[in-house]
Amino acid sequence: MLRIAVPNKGSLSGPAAEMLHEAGYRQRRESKQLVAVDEANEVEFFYLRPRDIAIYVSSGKLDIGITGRDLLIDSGAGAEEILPLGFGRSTFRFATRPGTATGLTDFAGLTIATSYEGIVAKHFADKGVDASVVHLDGAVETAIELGVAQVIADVVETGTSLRNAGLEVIGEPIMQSEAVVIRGTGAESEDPKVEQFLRRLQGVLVARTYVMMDYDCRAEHLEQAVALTPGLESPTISPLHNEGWVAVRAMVPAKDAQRIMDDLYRIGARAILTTAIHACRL
Ligand SMILES: Nc1ncnc2c1ncn2[C@@H]1O[C@H](COP(=O)(O)OP(=O)(O)OP(=O)(O)O)[C@@H](O)[C@H]1O
Ligand SMILES: O=P(O)(O)OC[C@H]1O[C@H](OP(=O)(O)OP(=O)(O)O)[C@H](O)[C@@H]1O
Ligand SMILES: [Mg+2]
Repeated sequence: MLRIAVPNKGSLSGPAAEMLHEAGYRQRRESKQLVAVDEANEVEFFYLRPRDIAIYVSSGKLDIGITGRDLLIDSGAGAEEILPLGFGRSTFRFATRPGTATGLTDFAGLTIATSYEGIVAKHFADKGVDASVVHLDGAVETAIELGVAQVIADVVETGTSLRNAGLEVIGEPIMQSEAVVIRGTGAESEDPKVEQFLRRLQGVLVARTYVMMDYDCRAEHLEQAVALTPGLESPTISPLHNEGWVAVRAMVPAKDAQRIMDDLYRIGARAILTTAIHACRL
């Protein structure tokens, strides 16, 4: 059985379960359940705190896990990212009250509050900054108002929490994060069970980002049309009963579909259809 760690709570938990469900895996029935076995797919899911997942995976007791890139780096555990998953996106940034500091060079002698001490310590070591760090479990924005710190380093998604606390970001983002699949450093790189799991998740990612496009066009416009819809490898071209016409089928990025349909129409393509892709293996 493949043993996989999945976030049990927080921002990553819902989207991770949804992606696994879309990939055909049976998920837990209720949020208190800590282990779920999918016999048919020979996978055992362990629902763990996202912050702990890299530690379990690096120990080798679990084969792979889903966690945030920032949490993986913060843990300092011996695990590596093998597939980005496109959800749970955030940036990790410093913030202060306006006027406190304009960049890292002003941090000497200040205290920085964060729940991600590992990331901050590594960043300070890389940049040669000498400032003290205080660890807080959450709601770090309040640390400034209560005088525990003058600067915070935290996850920023929409920026609402910072605005509400009267804080502004300073300096460049320390990192960009998203949910990722991780495995232990030095784990066997071509485990067929892991490869199959990754192919399923990649299938979900493709199904989420591409649509299938079908249309008819005159043979003399085919080269122009194919330039607009090159597909992933190459489009399928079939003859039509009407002489001089062909049918074309290709995958296109969902975000570009409407523009491509306009462009195809302009060069004379007709009966242009897009359909959702439910699952795929590339
Ligand atoms: N708005 C957000 N707040 C916190 N983490 C977020 C947000 N958006 C994405 N993430 C990502 O989620 C992961 C943090 O998840 P975690 O469950 O530890 O904290 P959380 O979502 O704030 O939940 P809680 O505070 O209830 O423990 C990180 O990888 C982080 O980058
Ligand atoms: O940019 P935003 O969209 O506002 O999101 C970022 C905020 O969300 C998280 O806090 P959460 O609500 O999880 O509380 P916590 O700090 O106690 O973890 C995070 O720690 C930031 O405070
Ligand atoms: Mg939180």
